[in-house]
Amino acid sequence: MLNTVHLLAIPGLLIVYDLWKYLLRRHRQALSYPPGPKGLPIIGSFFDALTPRTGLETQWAIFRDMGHIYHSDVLHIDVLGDHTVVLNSAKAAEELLERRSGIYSSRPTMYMANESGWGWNFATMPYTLWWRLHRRTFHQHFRSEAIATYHPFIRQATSRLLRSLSCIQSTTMVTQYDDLQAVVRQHAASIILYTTYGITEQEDMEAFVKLVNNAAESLVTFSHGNFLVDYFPLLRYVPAWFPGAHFKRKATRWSQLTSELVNKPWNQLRASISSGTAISCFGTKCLQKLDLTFNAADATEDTSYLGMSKTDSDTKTEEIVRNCAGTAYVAGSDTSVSLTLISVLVLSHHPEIQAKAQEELDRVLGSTANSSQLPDFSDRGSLPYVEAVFKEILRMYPSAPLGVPHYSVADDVYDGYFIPKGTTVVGNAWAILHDENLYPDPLTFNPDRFLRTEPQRGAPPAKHSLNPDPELYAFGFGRRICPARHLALDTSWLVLVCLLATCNITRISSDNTEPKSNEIDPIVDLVDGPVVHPKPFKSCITPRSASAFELMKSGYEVGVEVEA
Ligand code: HEM
Repeated sequence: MLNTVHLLAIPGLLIVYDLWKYLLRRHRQALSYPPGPKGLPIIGSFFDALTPRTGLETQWAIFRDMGHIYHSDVLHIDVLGDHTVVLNSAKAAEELLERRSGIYSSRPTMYMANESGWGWNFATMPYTLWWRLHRRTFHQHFRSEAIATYHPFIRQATSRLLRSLSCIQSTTMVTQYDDLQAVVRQHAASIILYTTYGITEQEDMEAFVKLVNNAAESLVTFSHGNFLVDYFPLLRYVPAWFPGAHFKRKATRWSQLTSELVNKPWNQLRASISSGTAISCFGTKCLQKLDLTFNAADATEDTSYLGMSKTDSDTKTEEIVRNCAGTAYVAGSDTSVSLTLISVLVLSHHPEIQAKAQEELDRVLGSTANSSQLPDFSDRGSLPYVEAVFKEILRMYPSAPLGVPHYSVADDVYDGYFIPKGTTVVGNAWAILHDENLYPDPLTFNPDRFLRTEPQRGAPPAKHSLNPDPELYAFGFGRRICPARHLALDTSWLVLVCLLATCNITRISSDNTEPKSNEIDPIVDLVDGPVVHPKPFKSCITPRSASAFELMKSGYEVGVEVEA
C-alpha cells in the first residue's frame, strides 16, 4: 500500500535525478574540449582541415603531428562550428570507439553523400535499427566461419589474375601501372560480384567493373567535410542552376550512377532467380531465408520511421539485402585493390624481403621449379615469414588510414576533456600503426617485428603488447568495424603468397632505368576519398622460372563448385 510519504518521495526523487543530470551537464560543459588548433572565429579550423588538399602532407600524418604539438593523443578541431575529435592512439580509440560504443557508433550525416544517392549504403547510415538490420544480414554471410565457402572462387580469381599477369609479361617486360591496376580491379570485383550476386560471366563482370569505376569519383562524398554542404546543410536547397552550385550538378550526375550501382546487378540477380539460372551467393541465400522478421528485442525500438509494420517486413527485407549487396559491391571493389597494389609496390622496393619469403616458400612447399601447385590457404600456418610480410604491409600502408568517421550521440568526458554530443570522431589508424610505443622504429618496413610477437595464427590477438596485430586497427573500430575484413584478408593474402611463389617483382623508375635508392615514402597518392592508392608506378613482374611461368598460366586448375 502506498502511503503519503511514498507518494511524496517519488516526485522528490525525480526532481533530485533531474537536478543531478543538470549539474552533471553543467560540470561537463565547464570542462574544456581536447586541445587542438584554435583557428579563426566562425570558420574555426577550416584551413587546418583543408591543408592536405594543398598537397603539403597527408591528412593522417598532419593529425599525428598536431597531436605531438598539443601533447595529446586526442585532438579537437572546430570546423565552422562542427566538432571533430581525432583519436591518435590505440588507448583512446579503444576506450571511446570500443568500450563506449553505445555513444560512438553512429555516423555524421553525410549530406553530399545523401544528395548523391548513397543513402542505401549502410556504411554511411546512422546507428539505428535500420542500420542494425543491414549489419546483421551482412555479418551472417561474411563472418569468419562463412568465408571458407568462398575460397574456391577466391582461388579461381587468383588463377585468373596470375594468368593475366603472365600474358602482360609475355608481351612487354615492363608492367605499366594502368595494366596492373586493371588486372587487380578485375580480380577484386570478380570476387565481390560472385560472392554477392553469383555473377561469373566475363562480359557481365567487365560491365560491372566499369560501372563501379565510373562511380568511384563520388566516393569523395564519404569523407565528411569535402563539400561545404556538409557544414551548411541548408545549401541542399540551392537549385542546380544557381551560380556556384557545382556540387548540385555533380550530385545529380552521381545519383544516376549510384542508383545503377545498387539496382543493375540486383535486377540481374532477380532475373536469374526467375529463370532458374541463379548461382548460390549472398543474394540468393538471403532471399531464400527472408529471415529478417522482427524479434521481440527489435520491437522495443520505435520502427514507425521505417514506415513498416511487422507484416510488410518481407519487402523491407529485400531492400535490406539489395542494399547490403550494393554496399559489398562498392566497399569491396576499391579497398582490396588498394592493398594488392600497395603489396606489389612494396615487394618491388624490397628484393631482400622477397628473397627471404621465397626461401621460406621453397623450403616449406618445395621450389616452384619442381612444384606443380600454388600455395593455398591450408599452407598459411606454415609460412610465418610470409605472414609477417603481410602484416607489415597492413601496418605500414593501411588502405583506409582514417577509416570512416564515427559520430557521438551523447555528451561524454574523456581524460578530463568534454566531447559534446554530435561530434565527428575520427580513429587515426595510420597514427596508431605508426606509434613508436607500439611499433618501435615505425617508419622502417620490417616484417621481422611480427616474427617475435605473433607466435600463432588463430590465437586471440593480444592488444598493447609490442607490435600488436595490425588487423586490430586497419579495419576500424567497435560496432562499425569492417564486417568483411576476413574476406579481404584471405583474398589479399592469397594474391601476395602466389605472387611471391611465382614471380620476382622489380622496381622500374619512370625513365625505365634501375632506381638509384630504396626510398619508398611517400608511396600513396593523395586522394580525397577514404581509401588510398599508390602513386602510379612501373614494375617488372617476371616469372621466377619456366615452371613458375607454367604455374601462372595454369593456376589452381580447380573449377568452382557452383551450387545451383
Ligand atoms: C583491405 C581491405 C579493406 C579495408 C582496409 C577495409 C577497411 C574498413 C574500415 C576502416 C571501415 C570503417 C570501420 C569503422 O567505421 O570503424 C570499413 C567499413 C566497412 N567495410 Fe571494409 N575494408 C576492406 C574491405 C572490405 C570489403 C572487401 C568489403 C565488402 C565485401 C567491405 C565492407 C565494409 C562495410 C560494409 C563497412 C561498413 C560497416 C558499417 O558501417 O557498419 N570492406 N572497412
